[in-house]
Amino acid sequence: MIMTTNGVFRPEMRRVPTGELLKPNRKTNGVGVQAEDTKICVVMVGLPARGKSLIAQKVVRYLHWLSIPAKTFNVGQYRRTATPNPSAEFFDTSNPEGERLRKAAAEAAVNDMVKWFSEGQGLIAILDATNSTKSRRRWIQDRCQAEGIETLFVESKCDDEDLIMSNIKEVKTTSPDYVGQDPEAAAQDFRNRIRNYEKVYQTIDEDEYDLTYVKLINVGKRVVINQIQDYLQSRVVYYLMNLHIKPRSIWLSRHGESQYNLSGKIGGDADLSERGEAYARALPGLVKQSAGEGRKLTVWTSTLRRTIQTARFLEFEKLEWKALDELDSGVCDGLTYAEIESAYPEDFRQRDEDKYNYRYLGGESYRDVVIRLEPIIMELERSENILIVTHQAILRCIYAYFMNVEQERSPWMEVPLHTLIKLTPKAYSTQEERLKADIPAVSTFREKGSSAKHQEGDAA
Ligand SMILES: O=P(O)(O)OC[C@H]1O[C@@](CO)(OP(=O)(O)O)[C@@H](O)[C@@H]1O
Repeated sequence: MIMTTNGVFRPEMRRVPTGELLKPNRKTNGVGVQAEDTKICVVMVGLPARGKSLIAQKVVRYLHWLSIPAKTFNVGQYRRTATPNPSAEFFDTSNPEGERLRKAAAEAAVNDMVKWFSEGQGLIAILDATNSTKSRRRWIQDRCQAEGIETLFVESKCDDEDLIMSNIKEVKTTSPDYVGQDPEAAAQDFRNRIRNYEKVYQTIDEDEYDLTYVKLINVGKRVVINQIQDYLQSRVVYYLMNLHIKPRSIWLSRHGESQYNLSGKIGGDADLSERGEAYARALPGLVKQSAGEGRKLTVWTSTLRRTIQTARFLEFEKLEWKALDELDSGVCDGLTYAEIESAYPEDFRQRDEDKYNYRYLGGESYRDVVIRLEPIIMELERSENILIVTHQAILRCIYAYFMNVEQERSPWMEVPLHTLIKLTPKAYSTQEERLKADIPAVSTFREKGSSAKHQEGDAA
């Protein structure tokens, strides 16, 4: 099956009804995506400088965000431990000693991966290496099959010279193999290494029809999919189909201070306060300062009044998403934290104990929010410059995805009002800048373990 990434599976702009999320014990553990004994090895395939490590790292980050345990096994790291300073001949495929050492590194990585699975530590492993010959791929397939591990081969094929060159420059000259070396000499050495791999490289083709694979050609311009086996594999494939590497930024802002924020109430659909209104007026200027003159971007808001009012002076295309509405606090909607602590002391304590998993009576948990935000993340991956005006809990979850923040910490992150956050994805990390508007606002942040009853005054 051949698909282009255009127009395939547009995510729905609908919120998952709370009823569908409720479970009797009001706690969800794991996203329950697949039988627990599933083991998938995602096998990267491709010449050096085709973005394999970047793809691997993004897939792991995405899976972690969804609470799916995953880990990358990078064969290069095993090779570097055994051969820290490879000579120019090391990568010459006609050199049997180099070939033997490279195979030994692959074996060590696969052995560790098998051990990791057998200890029940994870669902998805990523084997990050060139795996550029049919015989190497067959060896991995047979080895995995013998261990009861499914394989999903992911080939990144790229003949766009500009993309390859920028990858060589940006990523590889910062590789541990080239620490302290002249960047020009390092790039030259790396190009020679690629030439050696090119001599033996075999793209995945029809005679490997029994393999489960996805071929990403020129970073998703064209995608070829073969023999996808199950739901989890198809989710990984769908994620891969949405990736692009065009330079772009994502801006995040909470709505301006609301009337509810002023009185310390949570949830609701209140209007902006006077200071919140001032932030809405200041936001176009802040965005111009951060994005530069004439940058085209799209604004996403929730369907709640406070985000729509905050975005209304921005002269960009706007889209309202139900999925960006604030975490549903159920029976606590419209109460202050102090009122919740008095009316539902046990719930208040439980939320502090495990804020990520705690589900409000008749409402949602942070874990529920992550599930309903998945289409947003997919759409963000497909898009270019986006400004999201949303809520405290939602912003924490989106931020956690880009910045790889672990679950225990993400619901406790401080995200102040009247602050514009700019995130710029780079090859191996996301760059962050914050711009604070000079407009005071209350703090809606409550520290773990602090009694809300003594905090009442702080909110106003
Ligand atoms: O998970 P916690 O830390 O309670 O933060 C979420 C809360 O933040 C608030 C403000 O306190 O969001 P919002 O930015 O939409 O006003 C509440 O409406 C919401 O329940």
